[in-house]
Amino acid sequence: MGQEVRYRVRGGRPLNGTAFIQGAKNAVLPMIGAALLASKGRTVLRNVPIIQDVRRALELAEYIGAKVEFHEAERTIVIDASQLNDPERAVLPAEIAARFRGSVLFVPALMHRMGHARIEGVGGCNLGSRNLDFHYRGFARLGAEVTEDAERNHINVEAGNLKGGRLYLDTPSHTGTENLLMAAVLTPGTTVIEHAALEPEVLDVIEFLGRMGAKISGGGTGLITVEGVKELAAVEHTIMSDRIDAGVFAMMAAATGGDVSLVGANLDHLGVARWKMEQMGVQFAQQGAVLHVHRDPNTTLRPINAVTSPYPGFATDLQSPLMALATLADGESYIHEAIYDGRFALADELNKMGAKIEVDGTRAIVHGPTQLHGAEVVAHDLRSGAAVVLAGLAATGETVVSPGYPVDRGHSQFATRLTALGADVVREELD
Ligand SMILES: CC(=O)N[C@H]1[C@@H](OP(=O)(O)OP(=O)(O)OC[C@H]2O[C@@H](n3ccc(=O)[nH]c3=O)[C@H](O)[C@@H]2O)O[C@H](CO)[C@@H](O)[C@@H]1O
Ligand SMILES: C=C(OP(=O)(O)O)C(=O)O
Repeated sequence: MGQEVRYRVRGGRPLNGTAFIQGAKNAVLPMIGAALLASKGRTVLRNVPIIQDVRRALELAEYIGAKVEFHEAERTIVIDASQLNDPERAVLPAEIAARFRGSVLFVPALMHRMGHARIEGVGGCNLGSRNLDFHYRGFARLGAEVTEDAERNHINVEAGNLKGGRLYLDTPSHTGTENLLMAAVLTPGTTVIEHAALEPEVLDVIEFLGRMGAKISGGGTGLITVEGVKELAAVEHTIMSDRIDAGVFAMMAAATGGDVSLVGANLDHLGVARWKMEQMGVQFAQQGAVLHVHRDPNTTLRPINAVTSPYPGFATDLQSPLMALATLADGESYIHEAIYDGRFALADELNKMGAKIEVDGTRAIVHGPTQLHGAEVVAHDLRSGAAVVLAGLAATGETVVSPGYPVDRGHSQFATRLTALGADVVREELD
């Protein structure tokens, strides 16, 4: 499991200065899966975030037979997937795969390169029910045989004779779209994916696959068409910047009355979250590749209503930091989490810090403004971890966030980047 980690935050300092926004977690994970589709050459991925999910994905890639190098100082991964030919290794073992959600994105490579896949576990944030039925049903519609070994809790996928088909997603699933795309690109014939996801990371993955030689049209329209090709080439790609990381840093600047320049952040990628933050009193100015974020420390934040929905709606991954930010706003904020039913464990943690949040199922009312105070709080998942760090920055006294692993899953060098902005945040590894 590795070393136990916690974050120690002493609040009261405004964030000021320049921060570098990391490469997107939710783009690099599918791209590592896609790199395994190339049977020749070496894939080079640049602007890779140094996060635990990437480390787990590389361990999984090595497990199934790829050669990988992570040049952390250069933020570059090199993947040679030419030797994926041992069918015995066509397994996603629980000890690695159950530690991150992106493990499910390895199934298309296993299907195409080894003919079958055994899934012994898929992880990710603990956010309530998170099904994978669209993925499995989609593989089956392309001709794969998907069976469940209920006793062992394993899923087996036999590729058999794959053939293009018409696929429909009940909701525009992010990884569902990416996974079905990756399954379709090497499947003979035409595949159509209806009600496909529109997230910028999905478009970045389409660009990457296109560079590899895949024939994909309609990305960003909700109706994607794929013409299967015989093989894909290993190529070089620079990963887009992480809009959730950017949103978290913007909200942290807002919480502390700060003034920051976020290098690599793209305001357009924030979708509705941009407008919500502006309504609260946050000022944005995009200058080329730098996003400037300012919140006047002499004003109080205004309360907000937010309902999470797929892109360009309010991103569920920004809902947790928004809840923390809303505790500082003058009045009642209303938040409806419409994607996950288990994301409000955060409310109890913020209430330990003095917040007044009432939860009713997937709806919450935040009564602000509160002067938060430091406390020992739990990071139930990646974004609730970031949210309690945000609350700690605005609180009096010291906040101790544990476990730190969920934060390390998705935010690269978090304490270092916050310290560079003037915050007092320490990442501690316990013996
Ligand atoms: C690695 C990655 O990219 N993770 C992101 C991805 O997760 P992920 O791709 O897992 O999220 P989805 O878009 O698939 O899930 C959205 C909703 O659809 C449901 N669903 C999904 C698939 C399925 O087969 N059946 C089903 O019912 C889920 O339970 C959930 O309620 O998008 C989420 C929503 O923007 C983000 O919070 C995650 O950060
Ligand atoms: C829910 C998240 O990630 P994952 O899908 O990898 O669990 C997240 O990034 O907030």
